[in-house]
Amino acid sequence: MQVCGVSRLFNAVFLKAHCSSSSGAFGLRNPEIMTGSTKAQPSLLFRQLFEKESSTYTYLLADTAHSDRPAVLVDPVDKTAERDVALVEQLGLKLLYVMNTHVHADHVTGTGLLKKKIPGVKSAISRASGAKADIHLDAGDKICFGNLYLEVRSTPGHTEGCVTYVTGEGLEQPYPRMAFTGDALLIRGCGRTDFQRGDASRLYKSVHSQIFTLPKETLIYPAHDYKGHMVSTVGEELKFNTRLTKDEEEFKLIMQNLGLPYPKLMDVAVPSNMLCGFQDPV
Ligand SMILES: N[C@@H](CCC(=O)N[C@@H](CSS)C(=O)NCC(=O)O)C(=O)O
Repeated sequence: MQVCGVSRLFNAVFLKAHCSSSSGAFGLRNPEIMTGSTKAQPSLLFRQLFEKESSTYTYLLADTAHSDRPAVLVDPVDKTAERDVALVEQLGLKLLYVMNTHVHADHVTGTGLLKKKIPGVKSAISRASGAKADIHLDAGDKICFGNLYLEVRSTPGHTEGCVTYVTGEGLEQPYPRMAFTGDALLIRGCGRTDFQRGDASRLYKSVHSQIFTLPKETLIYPAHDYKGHMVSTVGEELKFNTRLTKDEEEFKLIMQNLGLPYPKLMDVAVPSNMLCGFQDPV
């Protein structure tokens, strides 16, 4: 399924865009077309946001080259939904989709609150998650916002329905590509596999086939970090991930012996997140 049409061609001014690090935005793949003197808006607006109680990252992406400034939000948390709504308003964005990488067990999604506060916003989650949502996604689907898009990659193993969202491929898409890995791949680690139909062998295969095959410079943005990391790359994780650099048998042993307590909010979060935006906010 293609959730909306994929990109039209950019105009000549935009093709001369160059990177602007201060805005946190990314430029274009081909350096030859980044050398023009014309200053133009880089297309992608990107914000990494943090919720400290569950150490969750939420990501806001928008196409500012498009007149509507369409945006998507990945993995919002209920506790920070007000902040996210305010940011969307302040930046003059039109939020189209609230995308969840999976049914989280440690926090309640902000999807319900966002749908209430911003009419017209649609919730999205994988079909394999079994959760309720406006849009059910399958591997290979593209979610478009303006001329930019996210591609859906199926990365089960932490939960049955985990997906990774990867920014598009092509000259008009952000470079390097960015992968929003949810809990499948964390920086130097990975999501646990001891509940919600978790499966270490599946997770190992998912990460190796769907994430580690992306170009080495691809940026990794996880749903959580507990040590203060914010971003990594495929190349870095291929070298330094403490679990996924092992062979599959050793990986399975590591995962069997993590000894982590269950998330404190699990009994509230899982049933609530299975409704993914259709629950009455608590
Ligand atoms: N202490 C937290 C939960 C911490 C936790 O279990 N995190 C999960 C992701 S959220 S389900 C995980 O997979 N961690 C992997 C790891 O190696 O830490 C709480 O009580 O909420």
